[in-house]
Amino acid sequence: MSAARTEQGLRELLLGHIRDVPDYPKPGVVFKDIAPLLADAPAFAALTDAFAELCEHYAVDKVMGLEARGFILGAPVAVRAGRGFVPVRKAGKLPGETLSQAYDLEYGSAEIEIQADALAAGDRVLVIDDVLATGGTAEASLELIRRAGAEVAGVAVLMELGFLAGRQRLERSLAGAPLHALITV
Ligand SMILES: O=P(O)(O)OC[C@H]1O[C@H](OP(=O)(O)OP(=O)(O)O)[C@H](O)[C@@H]1O
Ligand SMILES: Nc1ncnc2[nH]cnc12
Repeated sequence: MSAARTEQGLRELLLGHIRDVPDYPKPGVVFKDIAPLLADAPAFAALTDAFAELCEHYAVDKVMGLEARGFILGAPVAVRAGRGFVPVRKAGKLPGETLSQAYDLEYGSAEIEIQADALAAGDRVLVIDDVLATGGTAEASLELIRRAGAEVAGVAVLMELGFLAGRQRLERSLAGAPLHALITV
């Protein structure tokens, strides 16, 4: 993080640009909408910089973004950090041989995939997403990294929904790798 911005200052900047949308996409879910943050250049740049610093700190080879919001955040981080980007897509969207993993969501279930040759053996991979909720998506992505013969460098999310206990769910799959959340609610 740049010396000019404290961790608390960064948190406040980011939190001030995330909107709560009650009962979306299902009754009872409070959706964390990052659109205002994406539309604000200083806030988006501060987020990108904070994640890019993690790439240096953890000697990351590849940035992995989880469809769809993880693409929006992960791709500029990869460019900023000078690393390659690997998209994790919902099933059925990637050509060629793929590795697939099914998982449960806060509001449904899904299956994600990477291309079988997306990662080289030993690549250190940082997973980036907007929200960690139940941890199902992140857990499935860690499984894909290991099945591809690569290493988990860590998981970085903008916002962790602490009450859904994703961190606890991920503990075993992280196997000591860090989980960074810029904001926890
Ligand atoms: O921790 P979990 O319970 O797995 O939930 C977190 C995931 O849910 C959301 O994605 P979603 O599948 O809604 O897709 P989207 O980004 O395409 O809207 C979010 O962007 C994370 O990827
Ligand atoms: N409450 C929520 N807001 C935004 N994205 C989510 N992904 C899973 N739960 C979510």
